[in-house]
Amino acid sequence: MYLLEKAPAKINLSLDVLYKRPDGYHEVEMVMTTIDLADRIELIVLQENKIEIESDNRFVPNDERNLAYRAAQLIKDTYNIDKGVKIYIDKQIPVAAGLAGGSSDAAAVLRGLNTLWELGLSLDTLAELGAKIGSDVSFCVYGSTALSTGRGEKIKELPAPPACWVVLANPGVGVSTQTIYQQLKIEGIEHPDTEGMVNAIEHGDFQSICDKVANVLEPVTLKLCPEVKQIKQQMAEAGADAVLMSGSGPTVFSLVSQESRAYRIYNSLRGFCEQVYVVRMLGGRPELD
Ligand SMILES: C[C@@](CO)(OP(=O)(O)O)[C@H](O)COP(=O)(O)OP(=O)(O)OC[C@H]1O[C@@H](n2ccc(N)nc2=O)[C@H](O)[C@@H]1O
Ligand SMILES: Nc1ncnc2c1ncn2[C@@H]1O[C@H](COP(=O)(O)OP(=O)(O)O)[C@@H](O)[C@H]1O
Repeated sequence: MYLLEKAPAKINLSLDVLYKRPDGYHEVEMVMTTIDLADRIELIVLQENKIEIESDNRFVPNDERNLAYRAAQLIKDTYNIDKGVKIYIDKQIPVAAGLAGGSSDAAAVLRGLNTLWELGLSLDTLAELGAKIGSDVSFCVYGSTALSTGRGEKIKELPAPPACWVVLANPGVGVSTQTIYQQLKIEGIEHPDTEGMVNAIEHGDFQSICDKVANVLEPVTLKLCPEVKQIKQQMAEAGADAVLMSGSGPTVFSLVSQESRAYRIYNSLRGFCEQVYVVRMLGGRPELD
């Protein structure tokens, strides 16, 4: 038995940190949406009771450090499954880039094994399981657009933002999410207008969404990775409607209402940046088979 599952990347349209919690995590308020840059996850059921990971990307671990492996292990342990699975990860999302590639792979494995092993679990149950793997996995289980709170695992679905182009540029260096959160100084943060962003999305107001994009982790990553500033400047000069770093970075994205301008930005960054993409935002939630 075999199943193919898409694992789309996310971008943070808005990212606020409220305080550091006693458990070491940060209380966040984030507006996230999925884009059509995606890993392809192939799942093959094995009669032997083991989990195998294979990927063409040398930065992707092939053992229990892989979030996709942990997702399969969690499903097996929780529902006493004594079959195995081979997971092939066709990596298209840059690694350690603020785009939740690993979290989305884990979410795709949860959805895919639910189907393959006929478990009949709801997206809500899969999202609860996902929270045990990582803070962004619950969002990735649902996909679409959402306000995420708590440490990121509490999800309130929002309507899809107005259709637009998203240009992504990654300078080719990875950053550790943990390091960025550790270096954030909570006092003095200029908090994004999360409520305004949610309103803008609910009203389908593209201009207002562009006005309200903000990420409190951006200045922290900027210090470690000065290329972020250069990419932002270049995107703005080439005509982006909005420019922001996603998550803990270092990927920078532009929102652009017109295809021709999106490609102008893309062309201005090619050669300067290792990985540049023009994609669309995705709208709805994934279907469970
Ligand atoms: C920053 C964000 C924004 O969407 O994404 P990425 O940049 O990683 O894509 C997320 O908050 C990342 O979520 P995720 O990558 O799932 O984090 P986890 O694996 O749970 O945690 C990694 C580390 O980040 C820190 N962490 C994470 C989430 C949070 N709310 N507070 C934290 O302090 C902790 O130090 C933790 O050990
Ligand atoms: N399936 C996976 N794909 C990518 N990275 C993974 C995966 N599983 C574990 N990792 C590890 O997680 C780290 C963060 O990866 P990723 O999810 O791509 O970035 P981010 O947390 O910035 O969104 C990587 O350095 C990698 O070692």
